[in-house]
Amino acid sequence: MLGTETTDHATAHRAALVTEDSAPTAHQITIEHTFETAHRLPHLGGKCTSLHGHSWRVAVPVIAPTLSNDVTVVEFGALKAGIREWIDTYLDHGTMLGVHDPLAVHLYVAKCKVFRFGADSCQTTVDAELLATDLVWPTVEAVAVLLRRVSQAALAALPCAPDARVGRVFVRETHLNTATYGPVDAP
Ligand SMILES: Nc1nc2c(c(=O)[nH]1)N=C([C@H](O)[C@H](O)COP(=O)(O)OP(=O)(O)OP(=O)(O)O)CN2
Repeated sequence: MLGTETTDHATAHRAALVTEDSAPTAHQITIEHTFETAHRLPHLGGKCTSLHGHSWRVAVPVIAPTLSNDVTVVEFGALKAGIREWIDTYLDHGTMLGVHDPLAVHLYVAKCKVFRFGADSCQTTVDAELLATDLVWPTVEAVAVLLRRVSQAALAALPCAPDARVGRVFVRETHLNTATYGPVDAP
């Protein structure tokens, strides 16, 4: 009978919806933050040589195959607090420079906040800068790598779902220029 077939079809459809996919699945949550920071990239030449500022935006996804006992990947507020504190302390309303940029000394004298990329451990290096030792200039790509490291450290300090990891971190420098950095298998 037509009515019975329709009912059977609907039941099968509902069952398929609640059955686990055969493809691997995962949970993903994302937090975002913005910061106002200047940089310059003299090695690229042209207008990038001039000190200029951007309203940067970062999006940090965290992926986990299963949820924690409190049915979260990680608590949003705690994750945001950790990442925001680092960004607001070291980057917001500051300037990102390459370690050999002669501009740095003038900014220090003027009591400006400076974060140097490419700084290795020496007396003038602050611990936070060691996260960017291998990143010689503050390109958007380098900022994405740095902020993924910051996010990994923030996540590691929090209770979270088993095997939770930071996915591809997204950084926006301008409305037209963005970069992502993270595992190739992450969306
Ligand atoms: N791969 C990268 N290329 C460039 C970077 C970078 O970080 N990674 N950075 C710059 C400059 O910092 C600059 O701020 C952006 O340059 P550009 O897009 O050329 O300049 P505009 O925003 O003014 O672009 P319009 O589209 O003309 O408005 C350069 N390259």
